[in-house]
Amino acid sequence: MEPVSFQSQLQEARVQAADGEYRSSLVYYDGVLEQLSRYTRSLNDPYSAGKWQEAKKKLLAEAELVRDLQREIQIIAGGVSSNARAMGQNAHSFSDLSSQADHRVSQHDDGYRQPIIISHRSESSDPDVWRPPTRDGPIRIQARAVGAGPVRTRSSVEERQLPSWAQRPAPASAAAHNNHAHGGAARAPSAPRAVRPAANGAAGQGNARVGGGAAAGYEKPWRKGMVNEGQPGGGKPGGGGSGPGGQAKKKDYAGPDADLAAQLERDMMDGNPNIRWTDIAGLVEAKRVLEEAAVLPLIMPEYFTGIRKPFKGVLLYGPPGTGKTMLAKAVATETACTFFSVTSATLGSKYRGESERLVRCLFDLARLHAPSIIFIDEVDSLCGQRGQSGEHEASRRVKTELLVQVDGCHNSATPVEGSDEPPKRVMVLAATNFPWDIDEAMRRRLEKRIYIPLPGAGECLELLKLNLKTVVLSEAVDLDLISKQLEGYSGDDITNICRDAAMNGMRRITQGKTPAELKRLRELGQDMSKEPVTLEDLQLAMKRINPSVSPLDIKKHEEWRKEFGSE
Ligand SMILES: Nc1ncnc2c1ncn2[C@@H]1O[C@H](COP(=O)(O)OP(=O)(O)OP(=O)(O)O)[C@@H](O)[C@H]1O
Repeated sequence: MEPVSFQSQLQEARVQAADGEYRSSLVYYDGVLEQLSRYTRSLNDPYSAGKWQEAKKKLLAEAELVRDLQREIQIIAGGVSSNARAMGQNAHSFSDLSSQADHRVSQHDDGYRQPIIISHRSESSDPDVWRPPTRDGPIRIQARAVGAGPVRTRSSVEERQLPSWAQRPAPASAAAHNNHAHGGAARAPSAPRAVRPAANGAAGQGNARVGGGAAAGYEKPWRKGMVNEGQPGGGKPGGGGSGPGGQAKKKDYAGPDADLAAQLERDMMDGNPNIRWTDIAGLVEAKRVLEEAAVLPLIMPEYFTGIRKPFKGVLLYGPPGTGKTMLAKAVATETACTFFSVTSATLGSKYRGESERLVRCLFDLARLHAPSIIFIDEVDSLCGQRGQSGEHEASRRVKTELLVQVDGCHNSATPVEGSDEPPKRVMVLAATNFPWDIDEAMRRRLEKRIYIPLPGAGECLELLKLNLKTVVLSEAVDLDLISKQLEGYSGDDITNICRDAAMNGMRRITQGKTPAELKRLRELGQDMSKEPVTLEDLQLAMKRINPSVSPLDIKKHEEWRKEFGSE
């Protein structure tokens, strides 16, 4: 690795810091420092190594300065936020206060505006001074789409603390933006609290699944009453579903991108994915780890504080078709969370040119509908290795935004001291078939990394039973025997085999018949669905469908698991 390869990242870190984008800046600094450490370790010449160590120390100090500024802003924001809450009782209407409001607008270079209105009734209102929180001054912060107002410039205190390269007038209010865009505490809940159908167990289009089945046996006592039970008449949160009391309330997005948010709600949000643990065959160990890493922190948040703080993110990796998406959906169902599903395809094609803004809007929405799960499928294609030649500037920015948002939602999930407001729990679950392609910075944030392997013999049997539970099997079919011949097949392959075998009965009956003859058969009451699935049907399907995963692929996964797995 050449030192020049991280020079551009360092430059970006400094530019971001100079613009007041401290969080983004720190992501770059962390990346540079990690690369620098590796580079220094690879040097055999002690003189060169020493020189690079010196450079690293200087950079560490630089990054620490930025971190201090970020911390300071968080503290100020936390104080402002609790003041805002304290003032909730004497809530003044927007129009009452607007005459005394500072309109501070944060603006990204992509035009994403986040106006933050800070209203105060006493003291002078110098827009250039970042007001410290006061216990008694009525302060109200509300994220609303309003026109641009005076821009906040960096305070002299911040200015003095910056290194020389960063001392230049900052553009729009970066600090205020940071607190908005990255889930900072300064963002008082402006949207009305709505009844979440899912959280109240009333969402769903009716849970028509046949319960139990082969995969049953993973029911936890504490789960009862938590799960979306799929009562009819429900709907998606935000889509006007009804709660237990029959109330239909919609959560209002109050950010700057209402149209985008509405589109995202439509395309990516699922109030009730309606997949239960019992719908997933086997994967007992993965379910256990997920329960500990993702389900329990949402159920008993008070326990998961301090050293037991929940993981920033969870990665499910393994060969294709092994049930990673199903597991993510099951976590959302079991915890009654709103489920957001993102892939690089949705980001890349539908919203071309808007991806960075979309990521921000998505996380805002997830906080609005908290508790939520953001599922990033094919995370490798969104967060591939950075700094690779040919990497597009736009995708680099999306990656950085994702990293910033993952950090941000982890912070906003931590209860604010002295606050009685529940934290906005947003959990990031990601999945990939190519874990080795994931950018290091993202890998570090996906602290729990769970391997989802191909099914073993016992799991193949469960999958067969699960898939064939609605068809008639001929007496000669020995599923136990068949499951032993399914080594190397993925869960998806086995589902395909069962589907193919289940169609064979119909093929037998319809073979060689004209449409008129088939119509006649129907009129005579021939029910093809009663035609039993035979041993031959299953064997024929196995001959037709080959395993979709190569042994080489499995080997690569196992090697990566040894090096980076964390279960
Ligand atoms: N353990 C399982 N239990 C039940 N069905 C399974 C299981 N594993 C896979 N399947 C079947 O395979 C299909 C695909 O599963 P899923 O989409 O969760 O896999 P995936 O690992 O996310 O795949 P990809 O990596 O290709 O996105 C499911 O719809 C289901 O029919």
